[in-house]
Amino acid sequence: MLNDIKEVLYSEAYIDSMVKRVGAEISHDYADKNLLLVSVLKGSVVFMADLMRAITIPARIDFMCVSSYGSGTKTSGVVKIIKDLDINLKGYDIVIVEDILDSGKTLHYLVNLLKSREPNSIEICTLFDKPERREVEVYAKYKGCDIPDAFIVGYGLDFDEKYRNLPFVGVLKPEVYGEV
Ligand SMILES: O=P(O)(O)OC[C@H]1O[C@H](OP(=O)(O)OP(=O)(O)O)[C@H](O)[C@@H]1O
Ligand SMILES: Nc1nc2[nH]cnc2c(=O)[nH]1
Ligand SMILES: [Mg+2]
Repeated sequence: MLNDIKEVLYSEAYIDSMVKRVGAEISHDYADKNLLLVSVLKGSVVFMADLMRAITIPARIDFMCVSSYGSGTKTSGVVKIIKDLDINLKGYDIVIVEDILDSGKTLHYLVNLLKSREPNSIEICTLFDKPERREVEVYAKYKGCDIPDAFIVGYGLDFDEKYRNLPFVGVLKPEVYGEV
């Protein structure tokens, strides 16, 4: 697996510092609210696990599983719901937890869907953002960092369902992307 990595872009230590900062921001802003963290699987699994432990105020959690990339590096544009939430959103202040904001299609779709369920409020928290790639408008109030236009893997992010378990984030050698 490590042989497939061309370059490490974000180290474990750097990711940890971003997660702690974002966790502190959410803890500050939601101290007197009814926080529900909604993790968008599978990509956000690692970020969610770390972020929820960096949040120091009471928080509930729930999970959705959606997919639009399949096995490649291009969005299909169609967001498929694989597992919906279990919790009724009325009365909650939702923070959607995502690993990456790219074309924006996944979060645009999810924000509209969850808004229709009438929560108190809804905001987005994403670890990575590629603003240059945006196709539909999405606003993320909480963000780890902006990144250049490259297909990244690790820390939950996959290529063809692999590399999610890398503890850092990097880019693969071009010949690996070429295989699918
Ligand atoms: O802004 P977008 O262009 O919509 O891309 C972002 C989405 O793409 C990835 O999910 P993917 O569909 O690959 O599913 P996964 O989380 O299971 O990897 C990622 O986890 C985001 O949810
Ligand atoms: N693994 C991965 N999934 C994505 N989905 C949208 N953008 C990306 C990306 O850069 N990497
Ligand atoms: Mg994916």
